[in-house]
Amino acid sequence: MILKSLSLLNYKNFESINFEFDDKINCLVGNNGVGKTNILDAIYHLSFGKSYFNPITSQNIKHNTDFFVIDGLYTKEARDEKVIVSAKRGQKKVIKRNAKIYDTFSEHIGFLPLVIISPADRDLITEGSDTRRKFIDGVISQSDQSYLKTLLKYSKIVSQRNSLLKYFTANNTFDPTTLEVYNQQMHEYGSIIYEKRAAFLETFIPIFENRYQAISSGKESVTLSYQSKLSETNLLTLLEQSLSKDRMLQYTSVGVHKDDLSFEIEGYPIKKFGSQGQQKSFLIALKLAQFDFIKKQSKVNPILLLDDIFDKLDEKRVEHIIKLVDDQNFGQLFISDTHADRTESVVKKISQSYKIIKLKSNESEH
Ligand SMILES: Nc1ncnc2c1ncn2[C@@H]1O[C@H](COP(=O)(O)OP(=O)(O)OP(=O)(O)O)[C@@H](O)[C@H]1O
Repeated sequence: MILKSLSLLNYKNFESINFEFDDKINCLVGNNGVGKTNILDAIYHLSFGKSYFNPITSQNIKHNTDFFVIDGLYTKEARDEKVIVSAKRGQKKVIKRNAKIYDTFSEHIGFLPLVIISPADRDLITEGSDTRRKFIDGVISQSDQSYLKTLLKYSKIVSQRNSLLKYFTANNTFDPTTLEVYNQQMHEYGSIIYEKRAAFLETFIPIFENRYQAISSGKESVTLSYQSKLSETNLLTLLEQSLSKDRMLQYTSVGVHKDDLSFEIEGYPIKKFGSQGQQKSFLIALKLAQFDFIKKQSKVNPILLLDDIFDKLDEKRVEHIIKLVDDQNFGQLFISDTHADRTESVVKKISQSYKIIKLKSNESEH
């Protein structure tokens, strides 16, 4: 799958701009703030219907304008595919594929497989469990549409159950029958989500460990493991056990919306005990494993976006990653960097075609 061209209208700092891309490597170079990351984000938007960096749609529209349009032309399995994402202030975002509007975004997820490696990934280590759940859910969703639908149904039930708990307190009342209906539904969807996450991680963890060993030259051992209360007790029992706590808190304190991943190095949490370099390698391994997994499931080479990669890694490690394009392993690669020379010297070393796209600060106004 190849992104042939991209047009942006009023997307973040770009007023109107068009790009033609190389089938293999594209290097977006220019000074800080010229919009390199914004271009990667626009490509991300075409795959996921949302920004990787800023989930608030209106903030992705260029200041003082009313709408944005991201228009991408792909070839996938020898067919042209035109995907357009557009948003108008105050209106629902629209995703079109070959002029047909999607009824639900979830139908589109997974159609244009993509993996992004960005400095923002550090949130996976430093932030709360929701960041890690989003990561697992994102990877599974790219190859399993029913998973995303189950997840949406589950979240809806949890928020309805939370509203009910609040209602009980506000009205000094309690109705076990209605609560039981929600418990049953949470149990039904939650169990499916738990099983799918557990099955996914069973495949994913060895891929991740291999990737880490390759990046760090096998120096230390790292582990990734799934933390879920559902591994010991079923959700219905957990909900019953936590009833008085939930009534007091007025929200649902158990379920797959509390699952987490634990990241360890030599048996200790990487957040506290990993060096910066080890944390960076851990994140890269995680993303490359995501790449391997999606490729295996979808049978196409995902697009790989490397945002500000030199900020994350030394030149040797960047070379290690970029060389992977040579293995026929990778499809199309987009790299952003402030230094054209540094990027070119790395991509020159491999035998694939490449294009250097130089961005200037006034480019966005064209
Ligand atoms: N909604 C918006 N409207 C106008 N400009 C925006 C909007 N959102 C972001 N920007 C601008 O986009 C620019 C940042 O672009 P981007 O992050 O892509 O830069 P970059 O080239 O990747 O920079 P760096 O090398 O520092 O990472 C900033 O100048 C910011 O003000």
